[in-house]
Amino acid sequence: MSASLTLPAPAKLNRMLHIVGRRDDGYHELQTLFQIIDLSDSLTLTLREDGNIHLSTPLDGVACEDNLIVRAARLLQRHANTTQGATLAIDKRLPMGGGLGGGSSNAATVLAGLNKLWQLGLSSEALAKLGLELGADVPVFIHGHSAWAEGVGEKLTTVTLDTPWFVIIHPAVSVSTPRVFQDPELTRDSRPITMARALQGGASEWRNDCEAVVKKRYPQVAEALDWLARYAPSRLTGTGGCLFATFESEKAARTVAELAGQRWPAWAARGLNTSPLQDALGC
Ligand SMILES: C[C@](O)(CO)[C@H](O)COP(=O)(O)OP(=O)(O)OC[C@H]1O[C@@H](n2ccc(N)nc2=O)[C@H](O)[C@@H]1O
Ligand SMILES: Nc1ncnc2c1ncn2[C@@H]1O[C@H](COP(=O)(O)OP(=O)(O)OP(=O)(O)O)[C@@H](O)[C@H]1O
Repeated sequence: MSASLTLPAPAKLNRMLHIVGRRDDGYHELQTLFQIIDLSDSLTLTLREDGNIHLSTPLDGVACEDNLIVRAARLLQRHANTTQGATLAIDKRLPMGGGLGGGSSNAATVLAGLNKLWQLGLSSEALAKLGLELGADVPVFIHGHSAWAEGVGEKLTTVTLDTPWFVIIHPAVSVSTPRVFQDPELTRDSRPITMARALQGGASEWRNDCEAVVKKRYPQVAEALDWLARYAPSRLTGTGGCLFATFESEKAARTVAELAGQRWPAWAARGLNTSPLQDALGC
């Protein structure tokens, strides 16, 4: 076993997202189609014998103890009751708080990577359950495949989706996930549908129930969405503020990403069905 692992932590898109209810604890019941894309942070995990968890690349605006990378490592260390430690380093490329799930993905990569480095032998189910304590999107990144999700996003069924090219824009505004979910104008009563129905309907029928409220509260998101929708069908991912448009060809996506890049941070990325994390871990 090598004493160091370098692993990707990819982003996700919510190809559709319906809010079908609200639980007693305030969390919302969702129905969503998750797709992982080939846009990733990169994490390097190095074994330490002294038991310390050390983040060598702090993120601007996030205290180390709050960083999901450190929290995931400590949670696993406690859960497995191990005396092994790790030095953690991240090359951060995904925008934070944009609905691309970067923080949850970082946590999932740390859980899966340290499970291997520390030779703990925990199952994916155990890691996903542990990860859910850190964020609603951690389980799908552990699962590592396109998925239909229910509950708060943790009840996952593997699906195979089309793998188009996307243009992703991050409007220059930070959208607060709790604020969106607390908004009095958010609709929470979409009729539950079956997975088969969601898949049959296809992209032309998909929508994100957070989009209307986010557009209203964050005019910068509305402006970027109107701009992007001139080129291709476009939607909000998660609670935003990132937006994505769907293209059949890489060339068209790269052309629009370059144009968008003159106004906002923007990327062209391909939809995947298997996570590069699973490929890297060889499972
Ligand atoms: C909306 C999604 O982006 C869909 O992928 C995610 O479910 C959000 O996941 P996340 O950012 O990891 O969210 P968390 O850190 O778990 O929750 C942030 C806050 O959002 C609200 N929240 C989140 C998820 C959910 N299903 N219902 C909620 O009401 C809760 O107030 C929670 O305190
Ligand atoms: N390693 C991390 N990477 C990104 N954000 C982190 C990290 N650790 C803590 N955070 C905090 O978590 C917040 C949400 O981060 P994240 O990038 O997961 O949001 P998101 O893309 O909106 O995710 P979601 O789609 O799950 O709502 C950030 O604003 C930041 O303060």
